[in-house]
Amino acid sequence: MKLNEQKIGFLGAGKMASAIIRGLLKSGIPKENIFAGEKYEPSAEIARKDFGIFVTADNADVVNRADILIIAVKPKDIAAALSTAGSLGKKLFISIAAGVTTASLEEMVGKEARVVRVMPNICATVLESATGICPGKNATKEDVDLAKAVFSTVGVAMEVPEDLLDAVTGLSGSGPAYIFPIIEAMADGGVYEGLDRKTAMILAAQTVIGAARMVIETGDHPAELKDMVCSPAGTTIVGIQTLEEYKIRAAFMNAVINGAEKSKEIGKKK
Ligand SMILES: NC(=O)C1=CN([C@@H]2O[C@H](COP(=O)(O)OP(=O)(O)OC[C@H]3O[C@@H](n4cnc5c(N)ncnc54)[C@H](OP(=O)(O)O)[C@@H]3O)[C@@H](O)[C@H]2O)C=CC1
Ligand SMILES: O=C(O)[C@@H]1CCC=N1
Repeated sequence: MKLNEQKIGFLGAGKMASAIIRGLLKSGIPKENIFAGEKYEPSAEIARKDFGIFVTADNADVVNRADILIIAVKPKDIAAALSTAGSLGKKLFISIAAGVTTASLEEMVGKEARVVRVMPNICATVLESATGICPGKNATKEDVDLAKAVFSTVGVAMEVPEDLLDAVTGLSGSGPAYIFPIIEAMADGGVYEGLDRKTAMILAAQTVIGAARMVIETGDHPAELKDMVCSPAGTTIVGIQTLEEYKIRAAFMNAVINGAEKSKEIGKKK
């Protein structure tokens, strides 16, 4: 089944839905095949204006039209959104909600429902999401392929077992929020040393892009890449020593672990 033959509906047209809609449109999915249910009228109006798609406060209308329904409301709002969605029918349900398991989604949408749980990230906005995907018990290989096709329009998408989706959430789902303050703080250091803010910000952000691409494109271990930058008695090893003093590795590991634990906790709530 081809993605461009599917009618794709969104419940919620907030930050993540908008990012995914942008990716779908950029990849050539016709705007007539995409629509959204959004109860907050200012967000609905932005989506209409930005994407030229049909957006309504009537979730049942969206559900009626959709072959694929992407649940893009906050975890706490899913039950309420589905309760206004009318007859859910037989379609593929894709949820991007943090923590919410395929089993509890199946409880909400129907025991036989085809459900795929996905964890993208906000970098979908610039088509650079890192996305984890796992099928519910009734989802077919074709359903997983469709979900992969959707999320490949906004970055890299890979299948993981469901028991690791909380780990994906703590790592790449939340991860951009851990990197943004790093960019800001590095730029602050540059400003402290006399660079203007704009220049410092571009240098800091491009440094993060470049470092990430080195890891992906060389396939080298980050420790080896770090060693390439550290000249003996040079500037970098002094910076590394400073970071080690502040235990930044432990801080980042714990951020990911605590985010994953929170995702598990959300999953246990009914
Ligand atoms: N933000 C992120 O970086 C990521 C978020 N996620 C997941 O994506 C989902 C959406 O997050 P995000 O886009 O940030 O959230 P947003 O708040 O930006 O978007 C959700 C939108 O859904 C609307 N909404 C709430 N209830 C209903 C309803 N019953 N019917 C229709 N629309 C409704 C909200 O309106 P109102 O504001 O009025 O409630 C809001 O506009 C969450 O489940 C989150 O866990 C996953 C990965 C990354
Ligand atoms: O903070 C959250 O709950 C969501 C899920 C992953 C990123 N943002």
